[in-house]
Amino acid sequence: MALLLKNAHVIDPQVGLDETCEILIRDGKIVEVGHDLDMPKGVERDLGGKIVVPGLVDMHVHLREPGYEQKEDIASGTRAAAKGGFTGVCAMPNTLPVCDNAVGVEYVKARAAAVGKCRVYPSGACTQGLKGEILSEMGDMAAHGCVAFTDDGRGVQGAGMMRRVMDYASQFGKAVMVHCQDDDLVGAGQVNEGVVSTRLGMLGWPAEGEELEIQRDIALCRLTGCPLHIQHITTKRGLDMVRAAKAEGLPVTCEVTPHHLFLCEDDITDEYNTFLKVNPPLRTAEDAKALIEGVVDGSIDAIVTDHAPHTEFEKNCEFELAPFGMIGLETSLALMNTHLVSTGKIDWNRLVQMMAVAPREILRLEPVTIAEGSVADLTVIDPDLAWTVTSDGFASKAANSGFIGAELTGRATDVYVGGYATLEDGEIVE
Ligand SMILES: NC(=O)N[C@@H](CC(=O)O)C(=O)O
Ligand SMILES: [Zn+2]
Ligand SMILES: [Zn+2]
Repeated sequence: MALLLKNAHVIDPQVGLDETCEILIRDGKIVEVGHDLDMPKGVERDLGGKIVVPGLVDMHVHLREPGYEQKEDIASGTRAAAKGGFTGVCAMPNTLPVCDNAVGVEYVKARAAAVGKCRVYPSGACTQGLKGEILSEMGDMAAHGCVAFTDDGRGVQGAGMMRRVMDYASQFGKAVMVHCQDDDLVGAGQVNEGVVSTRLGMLGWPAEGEELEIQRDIALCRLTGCPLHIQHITTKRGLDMVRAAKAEGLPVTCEVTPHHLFLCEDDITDEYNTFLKVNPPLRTAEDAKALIEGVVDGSIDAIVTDHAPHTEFEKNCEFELAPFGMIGLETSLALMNTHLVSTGKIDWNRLVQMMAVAPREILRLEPVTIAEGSVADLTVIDPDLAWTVTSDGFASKAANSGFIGAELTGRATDVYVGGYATLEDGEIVE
């Protein structure tokens, strides 16, 4: 059946599109983009006042299935993704069991096909059980469709092991995505090491614990030629290292989360809000400002949420006992619009580049463009819709957001995956 999207402002920097026009979709693909299009039979949608962009992809999401379904599962996590405007997410492998072989990859694919509300691109672990000791079955996982490799949740401690991971990954044309954390230096650190950790009386997680691994992995990228993607970068110095690597021509990219852009260590007060306990930790206000500059100047490639759901009982405890992580799928787009687009710091083209184009490039996915022949994965945004983040408003099973109470502007209203609506007028299509 055909579908005609009308009257929306269509934005796609890949094809230089930034105007009001119509999009005709048939059999899951875009068949025509233009004005006064002819559609003999089908459904028309009037999207006046809305923006249509290539479907957003969040390349860093913890769906928790298999093994931690009390926190989230593939059904609930992809519902949250649809609500947030995403047509696809890259699932992290720190499940139970860890996704470190082809069976794990096939399980995620099968569950996503059965119950998913968006596309799910599985990533595979670099090392068995994320232990950093023995390589995982990387070739087998690549053959079964894992899109990249990562031990996210942990840093790969040994440089020799990391070198082997990168040697292998590059043979399969996949990127290695790294959670940079030197365990010996970070120890049991809870929050950024500095004035705030001292004031709150908590063990510090020093910036150097992240920066040392960023520097090491850039050196290993130079040695192996393997594409390297730095996950959830948090510091100004770390970002400068990425800038220098890019200037040298190395295949290095990086991502940042909205919570590291719009929150900082000063937000952790004597209320000890465990929703603000994330890994890597919220850094200084100066770091957050530098990261925003990186978003503006193009040094940061992708916006990701690192959606890390946890149950109420796991977070409702002493700060030191709570697990690291906050959810993000349902607030990311609105936070980016509220703080950066509507304030004029970036435009929609830049946002689309970071939330739709770059993630597909880094994961080596087929590009989605608003042009004839492309798969019809599209996100429709109401840029003016004002709403407040509330703990009972999430499609996710979890509510551990650091932004509860925030007043935001902009939200996805409709999402199309392969031409089918997964979100319509803000409601998930059942
Ligand atoms: N980011 C977090 O604070 N937690 C993540 C792990 C991770 O992304 O490192 C999780 O799995 O809960
Ligand atoms: Zn991580
Ligand atoms: Zn993560």
